[in-house]
Amino acid sequence: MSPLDPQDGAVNPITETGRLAPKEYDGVLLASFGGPEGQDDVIPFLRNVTRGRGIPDERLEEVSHHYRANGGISPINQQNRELKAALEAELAARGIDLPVLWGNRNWDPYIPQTLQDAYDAGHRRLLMLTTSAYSCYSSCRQYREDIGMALTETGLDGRLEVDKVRQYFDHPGFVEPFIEGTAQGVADVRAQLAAAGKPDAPIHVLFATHSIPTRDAVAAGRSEDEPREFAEDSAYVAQHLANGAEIIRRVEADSGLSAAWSLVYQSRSGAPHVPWLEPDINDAIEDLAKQGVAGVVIVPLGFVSDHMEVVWDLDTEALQTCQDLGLAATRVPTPGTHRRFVEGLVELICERTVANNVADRRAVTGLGPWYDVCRPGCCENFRGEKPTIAGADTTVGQGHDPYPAAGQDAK
Ligand SMILES: CC1=C(CCC(=O)O)c2cc3nc(cc4[nH]c(cc5[nH]c(cc1n2)c(C)c5CCC(=O)O)c(CCC(=O)O)c4C)C(CCC(=O)O)=C3C
Ligand SMILES: [Fe+2]
Repeated sequence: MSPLDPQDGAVNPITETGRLAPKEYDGVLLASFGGPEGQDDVIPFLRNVTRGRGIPDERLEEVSHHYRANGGISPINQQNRELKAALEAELAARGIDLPVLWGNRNWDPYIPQTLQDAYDAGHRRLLMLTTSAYSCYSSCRQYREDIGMALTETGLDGRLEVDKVRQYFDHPGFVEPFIEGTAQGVADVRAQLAAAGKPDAPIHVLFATHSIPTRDAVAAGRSEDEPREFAEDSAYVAQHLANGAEIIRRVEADSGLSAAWSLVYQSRSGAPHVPWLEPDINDAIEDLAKQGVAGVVIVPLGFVSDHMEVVWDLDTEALQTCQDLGLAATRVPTPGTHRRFVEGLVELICERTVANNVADRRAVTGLGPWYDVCRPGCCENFRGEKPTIAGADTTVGQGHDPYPAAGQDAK
């Protein structure tokens, strides 16, 4: 009996490969972070992001400067509208009849409203795709909680089923745009140095991602029932390191250009005594300059689109650090609506659907393909348990059955 046979409801459909049997969905939910769209939105948005932590508005005003400087507008919502349109076009081109609905954690359209509207329009089983590729609390479990809480709060638990696409950090659709961008970035920095009369000066590729508390880094992607060992004791770090190594390998193989590289972190927040992942990108750039590196290629490996964390923390701050130190530099694009990325997301949807099913779960690193269903303890929330979907420790949304029978009708 094949665990992938949708009729095979008697067998736990999760294999050792972490695959869940395909199901019939009636919509795709594009879930994202959300961002403000005007000066009046900034503080209400930041209150949403920091909800439950009692941070006074005066403190929120201090962290709002990058939004304020951009007219109170985050680029992320427009980027998600464009991604939604690109997904709809790619689904239509393949003859796949799945509408794409959009909901955010922190701004309108909010996830609970999107789920209520979906239910009212007749949807009963959605497949969620998030704008976060790696394993960590904010990119994995927090989305599972967003849905868990929304189903509870709307009373739709047991009436609307929502599953989640696997973390896709090492899907070729996510990685290939970075390979292309890194190759161009290396060539660009080499050209800048050649024009400055330093054609052979050393350059360095900095893969940048969001810093997170080290406690969250250790819990990221954890599997209590089948513990795995990861580089730096963290699936979050290991996933980025594996991608970085693969990107460099491909750039060298394709172009013959070679470069030293490292993984660095950005956008740290929170109390100074709490340890977060290091080094900060700006400290790393200073160290590289001291070591005689003449140019850096900044690759925003942790991010899906050129949102505020990219355009502010990298383009405004890190590129300024490079300029202050006299380093040649460039920042590589994020996948955004790159054709390969959009195709890859549709392929990830097709891994999970009966119609147009894709059996091959592609992954370019040895760490993946990641689990369709999070293992117990994955990306633990140290701030207190909340209802979740799409995990072996699921508490709502799938009839309280952690391993829903394949082909089961939730209607
Ligand atoms: C891992 C990760 C990603 C990448 C994965 C993913 O993409 O999901 C990410 C993305 C994003 N983070 C974003 C914005 C913010 N993140 C904050 C705060 C935090 N992020 C954290 C982690 C992450 N964050 C953490 C551990 C905190 C502190 C604790 C907390 O607050 O949970 C704060 C609060 C203020 C501050 O502390 O600076 C803001 C405003 C935006 C929107 C950008 C825009 O508007 O264009 C996006 C895409
Ligand atoms: Fe997780």
